[in-house]
Amino acid sequence: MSVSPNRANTETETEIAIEQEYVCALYDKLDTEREVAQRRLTDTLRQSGGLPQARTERDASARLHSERLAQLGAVEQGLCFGRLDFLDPDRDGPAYIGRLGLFDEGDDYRPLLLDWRAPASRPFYLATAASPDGVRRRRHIRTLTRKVVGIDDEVLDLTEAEDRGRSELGLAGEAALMAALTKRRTGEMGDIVSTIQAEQDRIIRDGLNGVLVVQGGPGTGKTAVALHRAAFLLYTYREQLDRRGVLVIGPNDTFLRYIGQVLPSLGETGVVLTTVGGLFPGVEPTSADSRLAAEVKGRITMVDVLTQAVADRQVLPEPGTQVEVERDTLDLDPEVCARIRDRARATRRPHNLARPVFVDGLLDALAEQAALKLESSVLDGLPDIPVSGDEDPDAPVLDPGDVAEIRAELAADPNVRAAIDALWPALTPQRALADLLSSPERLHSAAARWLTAEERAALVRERGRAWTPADVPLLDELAELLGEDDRQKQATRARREREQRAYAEGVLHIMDQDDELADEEILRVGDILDAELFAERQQRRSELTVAQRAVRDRKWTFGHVIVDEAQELSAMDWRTLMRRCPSRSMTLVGDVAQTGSAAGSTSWSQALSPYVEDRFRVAELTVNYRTPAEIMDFAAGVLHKVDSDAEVPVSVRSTGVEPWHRTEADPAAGLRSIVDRELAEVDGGTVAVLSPAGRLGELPLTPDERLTVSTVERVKGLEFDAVVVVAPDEIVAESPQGLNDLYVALTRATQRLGVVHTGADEFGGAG
Ligand SMILES: Nc1ncnc2c1ncn2[C@@H]1O[C@H](COP(=O)(O)OP(=O)(O)OP(=O)(O)O)[C@@H](O)[C@H]1O
Repeated sequence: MSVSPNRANTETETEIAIEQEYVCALYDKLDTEREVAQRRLTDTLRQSGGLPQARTERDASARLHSERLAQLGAVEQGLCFGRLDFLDPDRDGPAYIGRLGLFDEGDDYRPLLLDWRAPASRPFYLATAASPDGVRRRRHIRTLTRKVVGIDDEVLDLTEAEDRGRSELGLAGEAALMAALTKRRTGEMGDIVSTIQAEQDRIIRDGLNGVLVVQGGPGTGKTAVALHRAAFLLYTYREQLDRRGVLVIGPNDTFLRYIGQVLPSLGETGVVLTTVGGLFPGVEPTSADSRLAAEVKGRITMVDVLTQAVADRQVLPEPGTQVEVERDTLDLDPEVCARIRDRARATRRPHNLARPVFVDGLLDALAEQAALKLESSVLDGLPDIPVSGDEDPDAPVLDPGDVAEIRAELAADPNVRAAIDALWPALTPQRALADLLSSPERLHSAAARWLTAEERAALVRERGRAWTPADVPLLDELAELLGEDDRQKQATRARREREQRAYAEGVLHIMDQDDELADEEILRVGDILDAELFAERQQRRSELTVAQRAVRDRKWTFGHVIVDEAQELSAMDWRTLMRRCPSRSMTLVGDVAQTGSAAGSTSWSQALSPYVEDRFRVAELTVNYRTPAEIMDFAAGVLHKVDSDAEVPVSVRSTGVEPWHRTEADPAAGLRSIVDRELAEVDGGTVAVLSPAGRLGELPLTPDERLTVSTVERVKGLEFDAVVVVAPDEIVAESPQGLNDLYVALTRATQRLGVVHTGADEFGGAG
């Protein structure tokens, strides 16, 4: 049956009007929720004074209300985006799907809007004509501000689907999806909550436990899926994850800025978003390593190198070494020191925690030596006096009290302390690494067994130079090898706790006195809250969110860790991350065909087996939502050079625009006009010029909001409407992973791709 266009328009307008009415009611409800949250927050903030416990509880509830307000604010755009109508005629009406759940308290909490993460929303993403799951019709509702501007319906009827023919990719909500995919890019990633596809939905909602690896080619939505999974897990396992938090790791800061708005737009603000380089509190890596240095620092043998470097700091004195103390000169006997060092090492404690054993042993030995010397000098100075019958002629002249006094004096002696520091210094990870990397001799001693002279030379750096991202896993490893002798800190903390307990006891005493005046039957404060608990509550750092506490604490362990571009992590990066997640509840997304870092992985098993053996599950994404078919066909040539068996993800759309090529002996020539043309073609969208590092400085271009000029490394994970790749042969030649880099470069475009060759290259005939 055909419907005349006029009639169809009127029907659509009528449907839009119906949805508008419902959407208005939802926004009214949202406004009411906001008012309630705002009022609660204001009331909480207005209360002042009170006992510390009340203050703590007030802080916590203020945080709760502010978080709720932020969440309600985040869902303003696109609050409601879907509707399901069901086959079952007995069901009460349709279900609306949106960014958060809204309920009618006056009607037994009937859902007005289902959170997209709720189990009841699943058919919106999964139902197909072949498997409708009780759904008759899926409707996408498009809104601009609070206005409904369009609807796209799919009737899940097999015959209709076959008529449409298209869906061998099994796409849900194709019209809405295409509208989303052809939008101009803004330089910031958006959420995909209204058009998540079935293969993505299964990954997003996979269970919390164990390691899930998501492998997928470029543009298959790995990043989008990873972020939506974080939001889903926080919604579904709130209790577990609220306490420990979720960590999301990206490859660099540019990427973190690119994805930074996705989770807040989904109402989630409590996630720690950082790079591996950002995981060591107090260290901000601002320098960069050479390719060789980064690769070497990422090798697992660095564990042996660092272990040896720490052992090298436990030094034996040269024969004949002496230490001058106030009234004497004492020998530092290498053999005695070796015995004491062995004893300290035998504790198998980290360096700084074994140090007190060494210090004690050395002080004992020195005190004994000093006592013996003193004794003999005393005896030498005395005339031979005959001993009386009840005296032991061999009894020591000095009693244990005297020896203890000598020992205490030695412990305070600056020369003795300097000698101890030379033999077994207290070390921070920063000092140990700076000492190692700035000294070819130390590097030789620690690493000659594992690294060549060239590799060691690549590691040498000036003292005082800024840290690099690859230093951070080394600092983390050193922190474990060194340990922290925090006796001082613990003593301060214990003193503070004692003071707080004393204060709490005082408060309870005063409150009890008040209570005695009141009714005897009423539970007294002391009956329900003892001083210890009271003091502990006072201490809880309620003003900090989990995310804030987690970033300050190197030993924080997260409830779930998500890694994007996981193929880039080095073996040392993996060690650092695994320490943050002993539960091994992780989602790792990446594409081993896109590995650019020389230290990165070419196989998931190889990267993960030291930690979980083969106990990880792999999910694959196969559809490319970013790159049009014309560009993907061209990029496939490069992919097959990386791996002839690799599957090329299928593009969901084609644009009819083939990639263009041009050959210029000097690729910088004419680039400005090329870029101007591309900027005009994408009409307000974004353009990237990707070049080998060596040519970047020559390009006559000034980046701005719409134009990015970069090496491939810096645009990993990003996308642009048009991409111009300069000198592809040089990109390939620049590193052993050059073909992977070129593949990454060619797959960044959402609309247009151009390649400027330098001569007769054709980068090995790709395309
Ligand atoms: N279901 C979807 N609905 C709408 N847009 C989508 C969907 N899935 C992915 N996209 C879009 O496709 C583009 C590519 O997604 P994303 O960056 O997550 O892919 P990726 O697999 O991480 O790519 P790469 O490996 O190249 O970094 C993004 O613009 C994303 O918003």
